Amino acid sequence: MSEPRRSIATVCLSGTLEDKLAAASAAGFDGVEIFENDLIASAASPAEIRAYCRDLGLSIDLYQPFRDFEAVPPARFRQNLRRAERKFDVMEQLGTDLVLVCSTVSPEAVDDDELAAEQLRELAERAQRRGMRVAYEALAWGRFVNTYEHSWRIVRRADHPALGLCLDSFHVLSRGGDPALIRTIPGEKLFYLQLADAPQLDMDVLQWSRHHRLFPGQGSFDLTTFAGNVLDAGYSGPLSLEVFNDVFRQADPKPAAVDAMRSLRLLEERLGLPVAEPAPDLDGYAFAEVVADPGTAARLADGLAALGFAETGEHRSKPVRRWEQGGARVLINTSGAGPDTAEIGALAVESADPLRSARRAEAMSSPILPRERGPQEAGLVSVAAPDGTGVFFCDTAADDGWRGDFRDTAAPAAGLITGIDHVSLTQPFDHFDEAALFCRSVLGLEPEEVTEYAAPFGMVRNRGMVDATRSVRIALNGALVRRGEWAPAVRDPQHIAFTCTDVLAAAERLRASGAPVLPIPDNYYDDLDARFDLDPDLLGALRRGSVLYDRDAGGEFLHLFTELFGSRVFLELVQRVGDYAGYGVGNAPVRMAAHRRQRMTAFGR
Ligand SMILES: O=C(O)c1ccc(O)c(O)c1
Ligand SMILES: [Mg+2]
Repeated sequence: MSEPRRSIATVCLSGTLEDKLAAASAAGFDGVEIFENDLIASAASPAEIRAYCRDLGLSIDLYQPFRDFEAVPPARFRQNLRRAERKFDVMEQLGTDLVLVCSTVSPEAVDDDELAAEQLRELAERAQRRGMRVAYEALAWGRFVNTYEHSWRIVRRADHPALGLCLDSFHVLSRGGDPALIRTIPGEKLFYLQLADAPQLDMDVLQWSRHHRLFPGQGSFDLTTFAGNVLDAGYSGPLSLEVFNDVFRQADPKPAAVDAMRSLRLLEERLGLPVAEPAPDLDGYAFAEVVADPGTAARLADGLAALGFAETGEHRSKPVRRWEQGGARVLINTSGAGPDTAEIGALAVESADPLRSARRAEAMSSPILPRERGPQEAGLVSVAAPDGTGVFFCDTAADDGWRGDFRDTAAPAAGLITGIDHVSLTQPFDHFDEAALFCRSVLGLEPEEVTEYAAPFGMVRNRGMVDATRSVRIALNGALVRRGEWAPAVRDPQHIAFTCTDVLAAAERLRASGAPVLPIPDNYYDDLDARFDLDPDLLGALRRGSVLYDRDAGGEFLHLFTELFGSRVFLELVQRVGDYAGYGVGNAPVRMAAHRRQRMTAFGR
């Protein structure tokens, strides 16, 4: 199949109708569903909107919604027909021929399929006279019609060429509906397809729909199977996004529309449509880069040295130094950071084919970043994650790899640290889903379970993103709501976690060398003892070394943290025993409180 048309409902985006249309066009959408409220609030006439859309290269694929039309007493029916004719007038000026009618929630309506079919037939007849069509959609909370099977029975009964179905993944999947029967509906009766994902929530379906819908790939619905059935049935209209979401309603519409486009492309890929080259296999981290002011950089360098890293190289043209131990590489970049600042400026993954990774990123709406490059330097390609972190695609072993950008100053050290286990990034609360979608679509990572926990300064959500072989893990963290302005000390923490073959031994050495290990309070160890009944020697060693502990079905996890370098960056050593799959998030509140104590002490408060 060729590329489908891609549309987006104006309700997905923030702003005035004009803002929304401009954003949809800039992100590359072919068409829009115009929501009535957006049009009503606009000062532009429908004809002007039509011209504006044409200039933007957007078709108007659907006008919506028309509510509470069918299965009503005669007097109300006459009024509804009059109302419909007025909307057809608007559609004529807009130049669109498809109106969405959602199943009634009116208390005046009656439970009578025959009447519903008859009245919809009359509506379709009037639409047809004006060259228009009607798409009937079963809302999950419709008074009598709340499944697509039921809406299809009514449409079949009405039997009019200008009456068909609008299928909306949310309404079907939120009710646990079986999308397989969609295949039995003739394709020409499928007038429109709306796509929305959602997190699995146990709540009233209307509230769920109006506040928590997500773009495909951001939630937990199986949209691939759903949309696959619709395409298999012979549907040939646009793939259209219809997402009601409190966060997107107030987000900058330009990046939100790009995010939306990315979600559609990922879905198309899952549907087997030709969108982008598959994500090349990844094989661990090439490096992580910390950008810091010189003072913070010096303290970070001391910290790395205490952990057994050696400074092994100096960049040929930039103020960047390379630190290494085993396969763990950290670049410290001292350009451009303000005082008391360190942040993870970039992470670099080993790609089986960096150029293919770059082409995929571009196909997934993540443009390659422009880059200044010295004469002897490698052609490194990078893209920006939604939070601005650079992501480089590398082949370290290649003759012309990135290592050549550095003058080697010393040999790499060997020690207990062997590589980078994961990088943890904190997202602003309203960019969490966007970040996860970026990792999924651009890097080909798969999401792990979402964990939510109560931390000292608010609820925090954690979700790991991993490649198939778990060689690249990115831990995404974020507050569930906008962070309280009062919350002191540590803002949006980020960290690099190193794989360590023996965290307890490392802790001993660090203690002896006076390294900036984050002290963990006794209360934590008393609780560990209560929870896990650990061997007293092990518990003692954990307590002495400020090493934290966790356990899951697969194995055990030992980890320790450094103090902060600057306002937000710290390091972690982790040891996975057996098949432990997590990140020790249960220990995160203890770590956060400890980091806060460190910062308050440092500032003499
Ligand atoms: O929430 C609603 O009312 C509403 C309206 C139109 C739709 O297409 C829909 O899925 C929901
Ligand atoms: Mg809908």
